[in-house]
Amino acid sequence: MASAPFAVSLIRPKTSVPRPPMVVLPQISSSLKRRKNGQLNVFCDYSCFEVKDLSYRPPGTKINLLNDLSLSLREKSLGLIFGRSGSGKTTLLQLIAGLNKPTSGSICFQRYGDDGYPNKSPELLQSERVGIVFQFPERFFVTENVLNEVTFGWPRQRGGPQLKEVLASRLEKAITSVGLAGISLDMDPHSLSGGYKRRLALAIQLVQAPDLLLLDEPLAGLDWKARADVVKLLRNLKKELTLLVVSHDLNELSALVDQSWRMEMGGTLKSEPLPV
Ligand SMILES: Nc1ncnc2c1ncn2[C@@H]1O[C@H](COP(=O)(O)OP(=O)(O)OP(=O)(O)O)[C@@H](O)[C@H]1O
Repeated sequence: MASAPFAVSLIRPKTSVPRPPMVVLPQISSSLKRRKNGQLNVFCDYSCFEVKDLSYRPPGTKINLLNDLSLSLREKSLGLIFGRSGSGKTTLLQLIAGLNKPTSGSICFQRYGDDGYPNKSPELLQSERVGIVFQFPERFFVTENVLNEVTFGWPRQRGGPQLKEVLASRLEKAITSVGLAGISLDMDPHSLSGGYKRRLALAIQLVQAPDLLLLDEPLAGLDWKARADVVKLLRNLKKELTLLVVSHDLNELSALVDQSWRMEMGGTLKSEPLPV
């Protein structure tokens, strides 16, 4: 048995008492408008993740790695940044994840009304709302079993039953959504196949319930089967959250991409269709 936090006993569903289906109310407001032919259309507010005029110069250096770049990505869509090695793609992801501070510019969520205009002040992005899966994430696994890896950093003693239930339900959802429900949580993460290691890396982030997930080269180093599995997984994740991906694997990801940008040497970004 894993030397695990409290959540382990809660993650299996209690099947004996049938529960009514949970109703999840969308965090959006909608309005009805009548078209000329008399049909009613539903228009909804929506939210975009936005980077505005962002520049970054590492402390103690004289050259900007990123220069005045901006992007806007609608919620529940997938944006892909491509470009030459060393152009600054990973640096940008690290800033968005809150691992470094931009020299200038802002990173926020902006809500828009059905007329396409902002209808609220932008909300600065809190790092708790962002997950990041680094390139070769399996190199950062630090514990001896899958359960501990996913719940690493969770409160071990404090927290009442309510918090425990929330965490347990997040754990179950994360494990299930990446297709790890069939494996033992006692397994050593390092013994998993390449594709399953990537699934675990995704689950580690999903368990924090982020709104935005950043992925740096999610297909790198995987065989064709694992790559296809990860692409399928990303397709499903896009239904639930916003994904910003940095990758050189443009062909395999192209079917999923809603928006793309080329990062130029010198750290500038321009909106551009994928060259595939
Ligand atoms: N703290 C720092 N100080 C100085 N230079 C840095 C610092 N961090 C990164 N760099 C440089 O910034 C450039 C951009 O690096 P980055 O890893 O963001 O590029 P990338 O586009 O992600 O490349 P790749 O596709 O190879 O992963 C590189 O030349 C890197 O050496």
